[in-house]
Order: sequence, then structure tokens, then C-alpha cells
Amino acid sequence: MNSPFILLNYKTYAQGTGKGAVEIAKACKAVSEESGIKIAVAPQLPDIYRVASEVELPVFSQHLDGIGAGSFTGHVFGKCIKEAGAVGTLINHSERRLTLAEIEASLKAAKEFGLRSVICTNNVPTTAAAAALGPDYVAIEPPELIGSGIPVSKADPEVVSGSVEAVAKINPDVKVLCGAGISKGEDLRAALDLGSVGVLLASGIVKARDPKAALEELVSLI
Ligand SMILES: O=C(CO)COP(=O)(O)O
Repeated sequence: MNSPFILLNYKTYAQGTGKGAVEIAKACKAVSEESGIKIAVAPQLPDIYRVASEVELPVFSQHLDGIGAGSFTGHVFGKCIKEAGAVGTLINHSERRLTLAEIEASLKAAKEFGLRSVICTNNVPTTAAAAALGPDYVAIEPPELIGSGIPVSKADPEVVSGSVEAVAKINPDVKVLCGAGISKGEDLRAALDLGSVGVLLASGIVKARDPKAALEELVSLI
């Protein structure tokens, strides 16, 4: 089996801001090296350069706008996050929803600048629609379970397996992540057993008293 992929979204948690963004990335790097499991982080946009410069670990943006160079004040430009050191981006996170047209434009921008793309979705039909656009990954995250501590892989296994099935039919090149409430080794194990290739998670690690210990527990059943 290929290594699972763990993508840690820092959101705007204080613990993952500024210096904390670097410290958590260092913990991720240490656990990735110890375990051989691929781990990437998605800090806040102004922390991308800092994290990518100080820690040798894949860094994702939390958002990307489907715009180019020019008159787009306040937007997130693919070239800028690429040059800051990002290798990929989330698109359409449930806390940063986009229209379908915006998702497509954002994905196009990610491809233009060689950024890996993770389109976030909330149920099986939106996962199917996202897969049709051809991102590298879709990440199914039922919003009601986000931040709940109740893992999607246990509370709603059908939304994960249903997403995996739908994506396999529509575009088998697209890989499926799942997220929401994932924090323990058994949650990650269940997510993989349902056919996802990894997890997108946040609070269980970023807000943990000891993020490195929490990460070690997360990968302990792989
Ligand atoms: O939104 C999420 C990751 O993008 C999931 O958040 P939690 O891991 O805190 O439930």
C-alpha cells in the first residue's frame, strides 16, 4: 500500500499562527520521518513563506483565487503562493466556500502554477461534481462533524465509501481524502479501510496540548 496522506489544516487557530505554525510543522516533519507517512500542512496564507522556509515539509495554501496577475486587490494569486513555497492548495473548504465557477477557476489557476489541488466537498453528490473537474484530490468533510471530535470515518462511513465509489466511476485518477472529527489512530485506520487515501484534519492535532504526541498516536495503527 502507498503511504497514506495526512494534510493538517491550521485554520486560524492561535496555536498554529506565526511561530506556532513553524513549531507544529516541525512536529509533523519529525513524525513523518519516524513513520514514513506523508504529512503536509496548510498554515494561514501569511505563514506559508515562513513555514516553507524553515521546515522541509510540503506546505499547502488554505485557499486560492481563480485570478491572474493584475487588478485583483485582496485576492490570493497562484504565482504568489507558489513563490512563497506552497506546493498545493485547498479549494472550497467548507469555511471558505466558492461557487462552482469559482472552484473551476481556482483549479485552473492551481494547475497553471503547478500546485496540487484538494477540492473540499460536503456530501457524495458534490464529491462527484468535484471529481468531474479533475483535481488531484477531493476531500469529503461533512460540515456538521467538523470540529466536533466525532470522526466522519465512524459517524458517517457511508459518505466516505459513497464518495470513493462515485469518484472511481467519474474519474479514477482523483484520490479521495476524508475529514471532520479525525484525531485518533483508529479514525485514520477506519478512513483508509473505507477506501480513502488519507485524511484532512485540524483541531485534534493543532489544538492538542502536545501536537507531536497527538500525531504519533494518529499514525500508530498504520
Ligand atoms: O475542517 C477540517 C479540516 O479541513 C476538519 O476539522 P477538524 O479536524 O477540526 O474536525
